Amino acid sequence: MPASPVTYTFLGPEGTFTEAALMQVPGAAEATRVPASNVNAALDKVRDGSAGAAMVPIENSVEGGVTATLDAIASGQELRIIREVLVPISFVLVARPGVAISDIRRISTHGHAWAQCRLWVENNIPSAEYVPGSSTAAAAVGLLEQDAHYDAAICAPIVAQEQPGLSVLAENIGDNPGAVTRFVLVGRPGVLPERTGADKTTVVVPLPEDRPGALMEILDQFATRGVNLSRIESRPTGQYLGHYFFSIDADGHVGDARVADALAGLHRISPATRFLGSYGRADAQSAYIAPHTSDEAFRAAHEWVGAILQGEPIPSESVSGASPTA
Ligand SMILES: O=C(O)C(=O)C[C@]1(C(=O)O)C=C[C@@H](O)C=C1
Repeated sequence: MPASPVTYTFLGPEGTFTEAALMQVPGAAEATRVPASNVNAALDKVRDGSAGAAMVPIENSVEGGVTATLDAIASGQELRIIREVLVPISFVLVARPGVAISDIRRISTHGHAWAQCRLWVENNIPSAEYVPGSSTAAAAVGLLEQDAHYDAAICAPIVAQEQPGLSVLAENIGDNPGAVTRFVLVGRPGVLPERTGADKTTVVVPLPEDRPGALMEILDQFATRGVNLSRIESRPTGQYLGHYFFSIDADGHVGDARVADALAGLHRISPATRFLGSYGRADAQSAYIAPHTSDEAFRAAHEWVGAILQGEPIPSESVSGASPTA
C-alpha cells in the first residue's frame, strides 16, 4: 500500500528560508505545501490535523533562538520534533525598479534577518528605519503592493530571482558570511524517529519555584550521565515576572540509556518537563560516549542492582582490585 501523502506547512509565503528548509525533506518537493503566515499558525495546522507536519525556524547562528517557535512548542497541545535541517543564510536588499539606495527611508524584513544585517544597514543606509515583517519573503512581496509603507526589503536571493517586479540593490549583506539557521520539522506525537547514533533530544523544563539550586540540579541530570548540551535557553512562561522555563537540546536519543536516565531525573525534579522529541542531527556528528555512560554500562549496573534485590551472590571486583570474590 503506498504511504499516505503528507501535507506540509511552513512559515511562508513562498521564498522564505523556511521553505528552502522544507525542500530538503525527502518527498516534500512533490507533496502539498501550505504556507502559513506565522509560526503559531503553522503549528496550529499540525495540531488541528490540517497538516501532517510543519517546518519552522528554531535557532540562528548569529541571533540565537527563535523565540516565537521556542514558546509555541513549549505549551499547548503536545507536538514532536521529528527532524532538523540546516540552511546557510545569505541576504539581498531589494526594492522596486528605479529605487536607488539613496532613496531608501524604511526597510522591512523578519526580525532575525534585520539582526543579521544590522551593521551593513548602519554602514550603508544609516538613517533607515526598520519595519517588522512576518518573514523575509512576506516583506519582499509586500513591496509590490500599491500601499507598501516601506521602500526596500531584506530577503533570500531566490525571492528576487522569482519576482520580476523586484530589483536587487545589494547582495550578501549579512554581517556574518557563515550564518546558518536551524529549522525543525514538527508533527503530532506518534512513532519516535529511530536512533541514528547521531541524535539530539529536545526538552522543555519549567524551573521549580522557590528551590535554591534548581538550575544546578537540572544541569546535573545531564552532566552525571555524560550527556552534552548543545543549546540551553531560558524563556519567561508569561505567567508572572520571574517565572521561567528552560528549552534544552541534548546530544543523544531517548532510546540511549544515559539520555532516558537523565530525562527520568528531570521529571523527578520538574514533573511538568515536556519531551519535544529525539531526532537525527542534521550534521550527523555522533557524540563522545564515556564508557561508564554507555548502554552496556547502564545494563550491567541495573543487572547488578537486580541481583542484589534478588539476594543472589554478586560477582564483583574486590575493593583492592584482586580477583573476583564469587
Ligand atoms: O523569514 C524567513 O525567510 C524565515 O524563514 C525566518 C527566518 C528566522 O526566523 O530566522 C529564517 C532564517 C533567517 O535567519 C531569517 C528569518
